[in-house]
Amino acid sequence: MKELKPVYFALDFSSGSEALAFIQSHDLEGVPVKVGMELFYKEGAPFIAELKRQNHDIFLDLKLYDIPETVRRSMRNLAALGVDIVNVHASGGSRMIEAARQGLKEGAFGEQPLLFAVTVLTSMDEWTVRRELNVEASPKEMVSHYSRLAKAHGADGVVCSVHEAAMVKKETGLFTLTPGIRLPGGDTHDQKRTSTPEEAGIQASDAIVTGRPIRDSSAPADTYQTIKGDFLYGKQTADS
Ligand SMILES: O=C(O)c1cc(=O)[nH]c(=O)n1[C@@H]1O[C@H](COP(=O)(O)O)[C@@H](O)[C@H]1O
Repeated sequence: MKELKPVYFALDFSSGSEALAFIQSHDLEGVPVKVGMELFYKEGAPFIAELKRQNHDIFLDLKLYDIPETVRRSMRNLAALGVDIVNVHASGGSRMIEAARQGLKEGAFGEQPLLFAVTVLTSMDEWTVRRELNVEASPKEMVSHYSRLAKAHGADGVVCSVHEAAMVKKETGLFTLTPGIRLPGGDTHDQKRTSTPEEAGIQASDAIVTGRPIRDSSAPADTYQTIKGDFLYGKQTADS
């Protein structure tokens, strides 16, 4: 099984050359990275190959959500890229999650990528869920429900906020990957269910994803190391 790394740096840049130049000029060579829709839609598979050549672990975050057959066939292609993690929206349902798993099996040359199910986006709060989406459950109840669904249908882990990570771990034992990470007092931007890296470690998060706090920092390498250090310290505190 592929291994999960503690911190994934979200490469939310407008081009591959900008992302690679940033990595090189800020001593971030080889750090685990997350490639999202913005970069993948522009640069595609060659950019993934270049990151692999530069020894980055890669979380390819395309959050698939479609009918099962389309997801199966798409996952077959993503698995062939040799990335380490891929994801789908848990709200696509049981057949879609199973189809994603099947596609990964069919497409992977060696080990399959880990399959994560996105539960409730960290940019959503209770108001968004209840009022805009007209869902009766709270975000926490939705995460609990989606995590059980993900577990029952073959996902390796879930993407959720730090606020739900300990619950998910207890209820399902799945890997938890938590975005919405901010250093104390940091700008939260469009994120709603945020947390510090230390709290993520304390709350049974297995890995964190962070982008703008590093990308927009005046000292990105130092910020990356601080976030990673705080996260690992939180984990240690929880274990002791
Ligand atoms: O799947 C994700 O990675 C994801 C899920 C989620 O619920 N919230 C979330 O922010 N993300 C991603 O995590 C990254 C967070 O970026 P920052 O808010 O800049 O740290 C972005 O690239 C998002 O696409």
